[in-house]
Amino acid sequence: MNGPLALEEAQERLLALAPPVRIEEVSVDQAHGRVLAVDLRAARTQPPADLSAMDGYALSADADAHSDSGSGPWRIVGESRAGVPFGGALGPGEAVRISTGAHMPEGADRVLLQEDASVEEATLRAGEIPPPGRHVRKRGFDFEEGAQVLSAGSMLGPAQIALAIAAGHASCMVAAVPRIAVLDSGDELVRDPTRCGPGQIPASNGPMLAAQLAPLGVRAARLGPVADDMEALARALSQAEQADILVTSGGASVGDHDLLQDALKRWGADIAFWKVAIKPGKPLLVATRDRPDAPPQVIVGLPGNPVSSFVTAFLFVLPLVRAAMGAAEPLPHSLSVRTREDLPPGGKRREFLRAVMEGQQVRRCATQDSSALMALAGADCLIDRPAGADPVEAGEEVSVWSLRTG
Ligand SMILES: Nc1nc2c(c(=O)[nH]1)N[C@H]1C(S)=C(S)[C@@H](COP(=O)(O)OP(=O)(O)OC[C@H]3O[C@@H](n4cnc5c(N)ncnc54)[C@H](O)[C@@H]3O)O[C@H]1N2
Ligand code: MOO
Repeated sequence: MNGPLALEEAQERLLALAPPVRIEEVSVDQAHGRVLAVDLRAARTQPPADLSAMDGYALSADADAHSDSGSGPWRIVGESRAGVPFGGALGPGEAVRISTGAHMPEGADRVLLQEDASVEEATLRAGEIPPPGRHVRKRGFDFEEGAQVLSAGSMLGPAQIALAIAAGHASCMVAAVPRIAVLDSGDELVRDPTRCGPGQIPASNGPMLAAQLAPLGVRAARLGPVADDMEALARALSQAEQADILVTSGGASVGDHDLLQDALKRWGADIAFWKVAIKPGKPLLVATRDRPDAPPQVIVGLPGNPVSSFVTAFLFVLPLVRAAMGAAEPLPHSLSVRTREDLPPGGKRREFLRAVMEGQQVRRCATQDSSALMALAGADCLIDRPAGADPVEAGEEVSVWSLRTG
């Protein structure tokens, strides 16, 4: 038997198995969290004309020549409002009242802030004359029609949605969200948390995993909890036929009742690898299953301990789903952050400590047991402690993975 894989190798091998991207058209305002499947080019120019960036007065381009001792006067000949441009052109010594976002009138090349202006009837004066171009947003400075504004593989967050809409698109081509089934197993598990008999516990992993997937737009089919029983597992697996990705939780270890691997093999799955040198999460299992008229299913078997399930979903399942959605960068990013306290040397496995950001520093949670949900729920990041790492003193930097972004 080969030893556990290193995290990066396991992630690379899993991502290489990602189901192929399917493309669909969605309305941009429904595309939050989706990944763009093709480059997006601007269908319009933004801004569509030279616009004022401030409320004030648009001055004629001859403002310098025209002014006597730097103060005007200019004759106010009209108004340009956002959406209602001034109809004419400015002649020498003329100005128009202008609001933020309004078209610069023809013949105007700068804006005098209203705070710097003095107005008497229709006559405008200023202490200082603004230089040409001041407070003017040039036509097309953000993007020109035809320019590529977003590239394939970009995740569409709020800013990208605003950009796509501003670029004149009502719909866009994105990767379809993969179909995902979540199956948790264990004789002790009950679905209704208010009805636990002796020896039973609520099946919390299924809802937890579904919630981890939800921000990616995934509505996971819940197939558990299922008893540690070959027939029950076979029945549940038969309901996962349509899933592009099957996520299981529990039964991945070596106990007498850990039947998952055998059940998967009987279902027709080929085990790609089992065990990764991380804590929590060592018994992670990855398999594939061929289907006659569809791409192979990818199966990720997560360890049943709730924290192990959570951390391995973060490190493996979410990246796999992002890869299946065509994301250019499916893996999570780490940051360097100073630790608030001393940390002991790294152990045999690379460890992901549940931790909390306190200001600019990070503090690990007191309980690191892989079943401890209180610590997990209080954590907002994971400290990455490499195997065999040197001890770290308070104030030194450690690598941290934020859980806020999923
Ligand atoms: N002799 C060994 N024992 C164990 C090893 C090992 O290498 N040798 N590995 C340990 C590690 S590490 C982990 S992690 C666990 C993983 O085991 P399983 O994937 O087989 O998980 P289960 O035994 O089914 O459950 C473990 C634990 O988690 C609870 N659980 C399971 N599913 C759920 C759920 N859906 N909701 C809430 N809680 C759940 C379950 O009741 C158990 O307490 O194995 C170690 N053992
Ligand atoms: O790997 Mo287990 O997940 O350490 O508890």
